[in-house]
Amino acid sequence: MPIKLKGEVNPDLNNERKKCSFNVEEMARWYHGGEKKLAEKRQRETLFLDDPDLQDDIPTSYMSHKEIYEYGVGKACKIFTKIRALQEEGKGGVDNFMAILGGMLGSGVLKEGNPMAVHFVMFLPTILGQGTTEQQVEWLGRAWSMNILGTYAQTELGHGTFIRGLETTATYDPKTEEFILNSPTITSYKWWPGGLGHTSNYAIVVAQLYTKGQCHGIHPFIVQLRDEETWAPIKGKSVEIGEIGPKLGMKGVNNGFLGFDNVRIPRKNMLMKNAKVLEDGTYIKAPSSVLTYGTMMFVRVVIIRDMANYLSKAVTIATRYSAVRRQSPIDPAKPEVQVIDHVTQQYKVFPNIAKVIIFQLTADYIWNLYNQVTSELDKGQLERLPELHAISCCLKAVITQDASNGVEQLRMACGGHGYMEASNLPNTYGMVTAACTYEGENTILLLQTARYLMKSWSQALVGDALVPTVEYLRDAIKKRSNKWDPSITGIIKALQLVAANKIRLAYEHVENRKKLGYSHEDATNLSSIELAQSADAHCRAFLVQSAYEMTRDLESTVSTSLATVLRQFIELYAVETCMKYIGDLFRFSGLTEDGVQELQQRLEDLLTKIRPNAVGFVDGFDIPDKILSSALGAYDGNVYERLFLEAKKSPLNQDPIPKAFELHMKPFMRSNL
Ligand SMILES: CCCCCCCC/C=C\CCCCCCCCCCC/C=C/C(=O)SCCNC(=O)CCNC(=O)[C@H](O)C(C)(C)COP(=O)(O)OP(=O)(O)OC[C@H]1O[C@@H](n2cnc3c(N)ncnc32)[C@H](O)[C@@H]1OP(=O)(O)O
Ligand SMILES: Cc1cc2nc3c(=O)[nH]c(=O)nc-3n(C[C@H](O)[C@H](O)[C@H](O)COP(=O)(O)OP(=O)(O)OC[C@H]3O[C@@H](n4cnc5c(N)ncnc54)[C@H](O)[C@@H]3O)c2cc1C
Repeated sequence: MPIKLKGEVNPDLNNERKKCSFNVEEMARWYHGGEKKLAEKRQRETLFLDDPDLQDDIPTSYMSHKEIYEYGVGKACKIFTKIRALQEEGKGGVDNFMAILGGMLGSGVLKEGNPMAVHFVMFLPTILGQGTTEQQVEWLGRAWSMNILGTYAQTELGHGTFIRGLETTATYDPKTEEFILNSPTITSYKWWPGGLGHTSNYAIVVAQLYTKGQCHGIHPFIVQLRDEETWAPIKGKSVEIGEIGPKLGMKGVNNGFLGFDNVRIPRKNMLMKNAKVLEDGTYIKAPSSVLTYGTMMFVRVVIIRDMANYLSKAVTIATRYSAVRRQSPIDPAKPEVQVIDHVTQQYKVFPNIAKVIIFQLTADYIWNLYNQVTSELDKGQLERLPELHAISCCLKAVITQDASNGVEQLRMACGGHGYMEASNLPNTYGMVTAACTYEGENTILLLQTARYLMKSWSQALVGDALVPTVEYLRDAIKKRSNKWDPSITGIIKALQLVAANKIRLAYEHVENRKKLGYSHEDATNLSSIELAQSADAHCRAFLVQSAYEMTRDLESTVSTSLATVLRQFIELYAVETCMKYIGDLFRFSGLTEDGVQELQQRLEDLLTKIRPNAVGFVDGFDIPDKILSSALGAYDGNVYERLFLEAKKSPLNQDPIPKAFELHMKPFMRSNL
């Protein structure tokens, strides 16, 4: 019997949708920031997803490495042609770029990643954030129109985290008013930049600046890599360039390597908004050396929404599949149930739905804070930079880690079929787990936050004023333990108490070690497990608190039926966080065994309450099938038909007798007859 799509929605999914107690369209409006934004999102999606030129004729899974790249570049050019047209119509806002570059619309039209993404995510923002007005005039127009394509070349084969240890040099020659770029060792080769391999002809290169025989640390330079006409690497052998080879995911991103042999660039190519080199080689310091790190902060901030997007896709796939999949009766006398009725399945899936909401709210919070602080920086006010750095570092670390764990958990929640590329969960995992490493490896970022928390704790100890994100430390100094209060505000206080005590202990252990004669750095390294954990605890308390505060007036903005379900998810997030940190809550918050049993009961009650709304809720994320790209997660729930149709695409299925039979199996199988 030939397998065809039925054209009908799976009856189990139909029933789920009938059970939903709120209006899904209202949820979509709330989640996407209002009616106007939702309409724009849908128009944009139709424009890209219905374009015949942007359809996937062959699944990329069956393509070679080279084909994936060539196909990706072709698609990227088509995508940006459309973006250009939108801009010309005056419809080219930043939202278009956010959508097309990230894990929602972008991943729908280009699953293996976009080899031109770093051009927009880092090359352009670096020129904007670190170039002078003249440099912006010189570069931004051509870069914005994509007449040149750039990347961000910071990481080297030997150094990614410790960027003060980068080895690429840019030595100023006052005679010619040029910088000479060199890669003195194998470890100094740039390694990793997205699109560097074959897709960019310019790069922001981060290199150690030498002038008048002195090193002034790392600075950004615009360097041409390839001829604009021929695309040949410039000046024969002086630039060595290529791509680094296959990776776990992001297979189409064309990450590259790059080495310099006495490559000369004009003085004006050093980005000089902050630090400067004058014609005679005189170096003028930046108001703060960390301003060079600004692009990384920008990307850490935008990654948060990207993670919410990827997780929303994974959880939509797993929720719909869990409603369609029937396996094992609960009552042996009755038929097999939908797997979503097994409570352990609910526990795998629903907390991940909750995380999407929390991450989305956090993305709004951090984006607003980022914009406020950067507008202050433009006025020379640097006071709030450390707080933004501290909170964006831990949010990036915790949210990428949770999203990555979440996608993997959801893949497993789909059983064997989740392991198929046709589920789109393996590819999604490849994209998400990369974010745990890029833009600052997660442990390193937690330690950056911890560094700030140690300072904040010492300020709290002497009664100094504290910024809002660490204000809770003041109360914790006065009160080291609490009476357990199970309300949401009580949970927030308890999580803050856990964070404050972990910060206190880490601080005390660093100080004790110093008293034993260790240097500050050694004492910090010896205490670094506790330091990283204190940053994690701080972040988790922050996530619950900010979600609670950002939804304080929920009832006045949405219907009671929607507010009720949203509150259930926020409460589930808070309760699940408590269950994960139960040991810490016992240690520091006055939680008792009775309290734990109450939390367990509450968790189970919440799963039961959420159960009838789960499918409706993920429908409210409003993700088109073409973006989900999943046989398991399509809106109609025709899972088995889609899995079959995908399997039929395998090149091995195009011929009933494989070549390998004549070539290898037949001679082998008959050789011992
Ligand atoms: C016009 C354009 C419009 C287009 C619109 C585009 C919109 C696109 C939007 C969305 C798109 C969707 C999202 C897509 C996202 C996916 C894209 C994928 C691309 C990924 C590409 C990946 C790129 C990379 O990975 S680039 C390389 C990143 N590398 C790192 O992150 C390295 C990590 N290491 C470090 O950051 C540092 O070395 C360090 C911080 C760990 C240590 O530095 P060090 O100098 O040694 O510092 P330390 O001594 O510890 O501290 C010194 C003081 O500096 C403070 N500090 C450190 N960093 C910062 C900072 N960034 N900002 C502020 N302050 C900082 C630190 O706290 C210390 O302060 P203190 O007071 O002395 O304690
Ligand atoms: C998909 C992808 C895309 C990327 N794109 C770009 C790009 O466009 N441009 C670019 O410049 N770079 C890019 N990178 C590089 C990326 O930024 C680095 O890989 C990242 O910053 C981590 O650095 P590393 O690889 O040197 O890891 P390492 O620092 O070598 O980390 C290895 C281990 O050492 C630990 N470690 C290191 N230092 C410390 C410390 N001080 N304390 C405690 N533990 C420590 C880490 O926690 C980790 O466990 C990309 C990477 C990936 C995976």
